[in-house]
Amino acid sequence: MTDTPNEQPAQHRLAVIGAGVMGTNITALATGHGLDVTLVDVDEETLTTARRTIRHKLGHAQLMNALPDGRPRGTVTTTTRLDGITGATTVIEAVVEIAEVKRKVLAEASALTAPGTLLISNTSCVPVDEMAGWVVRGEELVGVHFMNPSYLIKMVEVIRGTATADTTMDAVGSLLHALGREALVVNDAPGFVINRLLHPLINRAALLVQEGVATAETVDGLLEGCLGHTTGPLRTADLIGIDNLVDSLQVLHERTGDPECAPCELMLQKVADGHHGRKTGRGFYDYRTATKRNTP
Ligand SMILES: NC(=O)c1ccc[n+]([C@@H]2O[C@H](COP(=O)([O-])OP(=O)(O)OC[C@H]3O[C@@H](n4cnc5c(N)ncnc54)[C@H](O)[C@@H]3O)[C@@H](O)[C@H]2O)c1
Repeated sequence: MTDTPNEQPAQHRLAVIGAGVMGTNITALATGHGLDVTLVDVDEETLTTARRTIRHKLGHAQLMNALPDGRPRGTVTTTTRLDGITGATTVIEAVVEIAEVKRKVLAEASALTAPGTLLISNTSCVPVDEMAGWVVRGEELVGVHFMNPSYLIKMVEVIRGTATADTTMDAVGSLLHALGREALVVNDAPGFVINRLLHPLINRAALLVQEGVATAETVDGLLEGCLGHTTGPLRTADLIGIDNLVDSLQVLHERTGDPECAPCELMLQKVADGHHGRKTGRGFYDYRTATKRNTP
């Protein structure tokens, strides 16, 4: 992967598919760095909420001094039509972590875009080689695991598939440079590095709560106080979204057979109850009465 130091943001036009937790994070990061973004979702109401969320995240990024000085912000265009992506130089897929949904979206997105369009998946766990079989040009596909919040965490995990071309690695390097991100590149595997480690940890932390060994506060307090974890695994789960975690664990479990990746009953119950974490106001913690303190 090579950097292009004098890269101008205007050279990149982004399309982001999926306007949930990560679509809004990535859009805030990109527009905050001067890139224009077309944001696509199947649901108009989600897009209305997303526009508000992106403004809020940009305000938070500004407050945290996480945006480049003096660079005009990019624009955000929202649409429910997937063909809104056609003018983009890079398409970032950030839809739900369900392989069948990703398969359809990636196949359609790759058919709609011209050769030379960088195709990125922000998947948590689906192997890049598996996704390469779904698209028209597997050599232009790469995994970029943006962290949450994307505008605060500089490091990203880049996943190079077997088919990913050198030119694709150069293009993703140029984009990440324009976004002010740093990257570490890993080889392909289910969950890559971060989520092969993090997701079973969160699952095990939830299991300890399920078994009554400790409360969520105590588990997080021990991981923070003794091991230097910044937020604790269960606050992290609430930030990620427990629904997304359960889907991601299932993807991992199906592809690795690792019993540590089978989502525990407590996580499944929280999803069934609609307690998905911060995005629904309740998960392992209750955010409904502490909106300000718990933002973003
Ligand atoms: N949440 C995190 O902290 C986090 C971090 C890194 C990576 N990821 C990954 O990023 C991706 C998105 O996760 P998320 O947490 O934003 O999920 P989310 O559930 O918050 O949002 C997903 C969005 O995709 C939309 N969507 C579903 N089908 C669609 C389609 N066919 N076309 C367009 N939009 C569609 C949904 O309406 C929803 O708005 C997943 O692959 C996830 O594993 C999540």
